[in-house]
Amino acid sequence: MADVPDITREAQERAAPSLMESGLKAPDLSLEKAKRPPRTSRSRRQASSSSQQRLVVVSNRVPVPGVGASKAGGLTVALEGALKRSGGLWFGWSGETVENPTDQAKVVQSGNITFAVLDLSQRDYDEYYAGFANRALWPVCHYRLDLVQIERQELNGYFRVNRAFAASLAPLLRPDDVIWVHDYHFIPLAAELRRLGFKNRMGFFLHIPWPPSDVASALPAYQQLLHGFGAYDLVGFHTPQDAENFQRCLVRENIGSAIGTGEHQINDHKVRIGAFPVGIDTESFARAAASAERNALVHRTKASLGDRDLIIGVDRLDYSKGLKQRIEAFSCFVRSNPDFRNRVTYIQITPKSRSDVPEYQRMQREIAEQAGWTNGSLGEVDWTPVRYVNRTVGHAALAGLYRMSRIGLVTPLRDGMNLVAKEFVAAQQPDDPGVLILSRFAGAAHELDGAVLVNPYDTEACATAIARALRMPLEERRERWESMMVRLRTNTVDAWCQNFLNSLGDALEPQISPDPESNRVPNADAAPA
Ligand SMILES: O=P(O)(O)OC[C@H]1O[C@H](O[C@H]2O[C@H](CO)[C@@H](O)[C@H](O)[C@H]2O)[C@H](O)[C@@H](O)[C@@H]1O
Ligand SMILES: O=c1ccn([C@@H]2O[C@H](COP(=O)(O)OP(=O)(O)O)[C@@H](O)[C@H]2O)c(=O)[nH]1
Repeated sequence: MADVPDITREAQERAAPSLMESGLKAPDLSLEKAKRPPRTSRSRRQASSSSQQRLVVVSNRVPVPGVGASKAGGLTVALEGALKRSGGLWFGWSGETVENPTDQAKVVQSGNITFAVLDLSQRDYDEYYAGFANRALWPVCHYRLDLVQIERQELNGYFRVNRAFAASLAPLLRPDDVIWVHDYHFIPLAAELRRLGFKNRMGFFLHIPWPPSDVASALPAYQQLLHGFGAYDLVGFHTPQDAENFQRCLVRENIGSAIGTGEHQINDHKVRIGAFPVGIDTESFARAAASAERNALVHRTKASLGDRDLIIGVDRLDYSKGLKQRIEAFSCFVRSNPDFRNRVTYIQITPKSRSDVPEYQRMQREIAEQAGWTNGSLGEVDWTPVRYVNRTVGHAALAGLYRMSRIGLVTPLRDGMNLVAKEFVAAQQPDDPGVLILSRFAGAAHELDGAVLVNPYDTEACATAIARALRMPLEERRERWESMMVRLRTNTVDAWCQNFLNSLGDALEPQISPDPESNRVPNADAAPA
């Protein structure tokens, strides 16, 4: 990332249109303002300059245009969809590690979005991203206590990076900005901003599951993290089950108590908690799929299949995605349904992910071996049953590949939402749709009731589901597809964004005391170095 200017407030104001100027409905703060209690002198000072709200999105992964290869991942796909409409500031990690990172964000303007990103030092990357975020928070939230690594240094690094990101974001913020923080990398960010005196509305959305308290309490600094949520005005999850698990954790740890209509009192602050299932840009995905026959990769793939049916899986190479169990289920299906030998091909598109994390490295080897072994034992000279590919495929080609598939195989062991499931459905041909086989442990299963729901741990049941899907009559396929499309057309990515921001707008005036010293998260000083 060379030659990008540092941000100035003036440039930022010129560049980023406000929420109000955009087509996306902003939280109705004007109405709320009339009901609010009188402001303190400090908050009046902060809120004086602008009556327009700008959306500020914070996430670890930021798809800065023109920088590096695009990383596959649902968070950036969803947020790109959301921010495209409203415009605003998108702040986070540049994706780069450098020797001496500066604390001033580098800025890239693209259309109505201002991207402001920070590099990480190798140590920060190791401790905060590859360490605490992806070796403690990720496995715990995906119910994998067997994979949790607890290192005090990584925990410290996590809080240190959060504090540093808050300090770098501070000079970019305007008094009336609506700040929307995303995902497990940045749970303590609002507490750090409050400590610096910011009174803006702040919402948090968790893209991954939140487990029941017996599992969640395996997190190091568990109580400290729960207190950190108390600095937000709204905390959102993909499913009611995740939101409920979280509320129970608060109550069980005596950190938050329900005060009615989805609000909890955490410390001296009222926090709204709710479920906001993320959606996709359904119509544009369907359009892309309809015109994808012209795509060269789609064209070549179709030709290479001959008259075989296609089963498709698309996942980052992550242990949460259930790839080992899925290949095993496919293998079981072929063995128990010999009439389908050489009549079906399973393509598994699996970009590598988090390759610096040991659990991911191990899995890369294991899955590659398993795919090779399956082909060796099941395949024929003229038939490769599993095509296992570690490449990122762009959305245009993916849409076409989904559309030509008889089955979308989406069988994570645990997943916050899983956008691939939704994309597969949106891409289908209305008069001859394929079948979605979906894990009951994906957030998407709460919405997509027309899928064939499976328990991904049950190999034989998954194999039976594959055979059933391949034999499913057209009428049943259509019925299932139509019921899912109704949902996908209503709950789009725009609707998700709007619902969250409206709810954040409705949340009560932040109850944080004007004295930053008294906004401390209990024990917050214990962790950061
Ligand atoms: O940024 P990475 O470490 O490369 O990982 C990619 C993203 O993975 C996770 O995505 C989640 O968000 C999706 C959209 O809400 C959801 O459908 C999926 O179930 C989640 O796993 C992670 O939460 C993101 O922060 C990462 O960027
Ligand atoms: O080769 C690939 C693999 C995945 N994706 C996209 O990455 C996202 C994955 O999101 P999902 O919610 O399914 O899972 P996550 O990776 O975020 O856990 C989806 O939009 C996929 O279309 C992609 O564009 N190319």
